[in-house]
Amino acid sequence: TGSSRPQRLLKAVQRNAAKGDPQSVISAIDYFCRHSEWAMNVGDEKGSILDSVVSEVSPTTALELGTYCGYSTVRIARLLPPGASLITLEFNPDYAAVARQVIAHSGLQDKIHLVEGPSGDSIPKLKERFGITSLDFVFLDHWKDRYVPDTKLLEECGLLRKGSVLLADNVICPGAPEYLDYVRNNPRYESRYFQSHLEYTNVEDGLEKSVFLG
Ligand SMILES: O=C(NC/C=C/[C@H]1O[C@@H](n2cnc3c(NCCO)ncnc32)[C@H](O)[C@@H]1O)c1cc(-c2ccc(F)cc2)cc(O)c1O
Ligand SMILES: [Mg+2]
Repeated sequence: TGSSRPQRLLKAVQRNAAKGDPQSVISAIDYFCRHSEWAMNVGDEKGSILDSVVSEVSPTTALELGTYCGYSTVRIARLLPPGASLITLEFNPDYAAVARQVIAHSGLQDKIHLVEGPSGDSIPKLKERFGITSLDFVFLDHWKDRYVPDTKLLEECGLLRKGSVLLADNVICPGAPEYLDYVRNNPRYESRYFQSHLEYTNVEDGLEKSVFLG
């Protein structure tokens, strides 16, 4: 049988990006998605907003929900301060396998822990497994109907502290209405919407940044 889109995306990275150069991996994926096959990476326009929030937070410990091919994983990890790390959760083994190779090509593997399995199982184990007390930054980009339950789980597991920043992709397209309702009408969060466009298109989409107030 033929290759999958993630496998073709990986080939494009291996052909066109310089090994050990995260920016060239990002550019190779964006080029592939604009000129060959659209894929659900956060992309370059929303990616610039992601970059600015990560740079502002400068997290010691960051979490990503939904690795997919590792595009935003590389975007985040390339901006982490020395000694900081990114934990990324992915439950599809085929996507995880592609992501590991994309991450390896970028040279950022020492800053990234890719955990295979559903977030509902992995989140409760993060503290003991990685010796962390709390998360400074969380990027939500997995199934949109899981944003609320997983945010509640992060709270229940004591993984959020005063000032923890959540950044959610796709709050307009495909949309995460329950999540917007949850963070915007909850006194424990201070939320702000960053308007942008769906990756590689001119369809409206955006990111919601929510600071946990403790
Ligand atoms: O659907 C979108 N993203 C989903 C991401 C899923 C990835 O995350 C993984 N994943 C999912 N749930 C979990 C989980 N836990 C939950 C289950 O236990 N635990 C661990 N990993 C999980 C999947 O295996 C994938 O790797 C999307 C769509 C469009 C889109 C817009 C317009 C269109 F026309 C078409 C598409 C644009 C976007 O930017 C998008 O992010
Ligand atoms: Mg997305």
